[in-house]
Amino acid sequence: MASAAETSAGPQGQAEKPVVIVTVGMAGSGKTTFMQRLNAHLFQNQEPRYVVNLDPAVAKLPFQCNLDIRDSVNYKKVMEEHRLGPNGAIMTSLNLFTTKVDQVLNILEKRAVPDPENPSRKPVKTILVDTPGQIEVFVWSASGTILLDSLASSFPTVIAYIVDTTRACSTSTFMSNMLYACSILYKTKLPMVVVFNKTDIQDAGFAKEWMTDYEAFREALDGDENKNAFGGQDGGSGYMASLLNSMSLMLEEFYSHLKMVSVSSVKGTGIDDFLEAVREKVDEFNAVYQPELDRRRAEREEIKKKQREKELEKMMRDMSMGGLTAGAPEENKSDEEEQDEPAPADDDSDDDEDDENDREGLQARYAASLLGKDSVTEEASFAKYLHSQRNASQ
Ligand SMILES: Nc1nc2c(ncn2[C@@H]2O[C@H](COP(=O)(O)OP(=O)(O)OP(=O)(O)O)[C@@H](O)[C@H]2O)c(=O)[nH]1
Repeated sequence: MASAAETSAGPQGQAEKPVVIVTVGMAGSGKTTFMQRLNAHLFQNQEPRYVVNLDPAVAKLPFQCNLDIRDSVNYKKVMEEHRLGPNGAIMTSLNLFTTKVDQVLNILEKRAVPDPENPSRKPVKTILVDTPGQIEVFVWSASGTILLDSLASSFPTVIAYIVDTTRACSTSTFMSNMLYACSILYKTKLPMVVVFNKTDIQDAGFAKEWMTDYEAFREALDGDENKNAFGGQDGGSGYMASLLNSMSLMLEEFYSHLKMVSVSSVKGTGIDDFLEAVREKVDEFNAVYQPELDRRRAEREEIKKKQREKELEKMMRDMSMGGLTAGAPEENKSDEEEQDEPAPADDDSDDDEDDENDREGLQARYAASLLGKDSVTEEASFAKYLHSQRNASQ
C-alpha cells in the first residue's frame, strides 16, 4: 500500500519529504489513542515513522516516543517555580520548548534523509505529533503557532482534528465541534482531516449527512427543538435553534474544504481511509498551501528588507548630523577664546580629511552590506553598530 508520504515528493524527483500529521482535538476526544493506533498501523506496514509528543502534562504514553517535550521541560517544576495553574504551566512548558524549535527541525530533517553512517536506517516517511488536550493552549498560543509554522515550512503538514463522535451527536455539540475545527483551519491555514473517532460506540453517518446536506441538519434541529433539547424557556430555545441554523449555513463553505473520516482508535477501523485522506491533503498542501506559505515568507522578507533600509537611511542621516554635532562643543566657546585660538595646523586638516574618508568608507560599506554585497564580517559589524546605536539611544 502507498505511504502517506508518497505524494510529497518534490518536483523533478527531489527527495521525498515526510508528512507531518498533527493531532488536535478537545480533551478526551481520543488523540493519544488515535496516535497509538496510527503508530501501530504504520509499524505493521513497516513504514518508518517518527513520533513527537508535545503534551508536557501527559502522565504515561501508550506508545514509544522519539522526541518528547517531557525530556526537556519538567511540567510540575514549571508549575511550582512559576506558581502557575495547570493550563498556564502547559503554555509555559510549550514556550520553553519552542526556544528549541531549530534543534527539533534539525533532528527531523536529519531523520528525513538517509544516514550515511547508518545505511540500514530508513528515512522517516511520517512524523506523528501529539498535542495537549487543552486545544486552545496549543492552537491559540504563540508557541503553538511557531511550532506549526516551523513544521509546515519544512514538511507537508496536515492537521488531524479528532472529534469524539459520542459527544457530537446533538446538533449543538456538533456545531460547537465544527466551529472549533473551523477556527483551527483558519488560524493554522493548514489542510485538515476531521476524524470522527469512537465509531465503535456511535456511528458517524449522521455527521456526514449534516455536513453535506443542509436540509438534514435543519430537520435534526427541528427535532431537537421539539424535544426542548436546548432547554430554553420563553423563546430561549428558539434563539438557539435559529443561531445553529445560521451557523450551519455559514459553515457550508467551510465543510467543502474538509475531508471527514470515521475511525475507531480502539478497534482500528478506518485508519486506511484516514491515510488516504492525508494523501489527498498532502497534494492539496503542495498545490495550494505551499505557494501561499512561500508568498507569506517572501512578504515577511520584503518587510524585513524595507525595515533594514529604513534603519540604514536613519543611520546615514544620524551620521551626517553626527558630523555637525562633533563640532558643536566649539560653538560653546566664548568669542574671546575663539579669537585667541591659533589657526589650525596642517596636521589637523589631515585629520579632518581622514575622518571624512573614514565616514565615507564606513557609509559605503554599510550601503554595500544592505545591497547584499556584504561579507559576513561586514554584516556582523553592521549589526553590532546598529545594536550599539540602539543601546545609546535608550
Ligand atoms: N470506545 C472507544 N474509546 C476510545 C476510543 N478512542 C479513545 N477512547 C477512550 O477515550 C478516552 C480518552 O482517550 P485519550 O486517547 O486519552 O484522549 P486524549 O484526547 O488524548 O485525552 P487528553 O490528551 O487528556 O485530552 C480513553 O478512555 C480511551 O480509551 C475509541 O475509538 N473507542
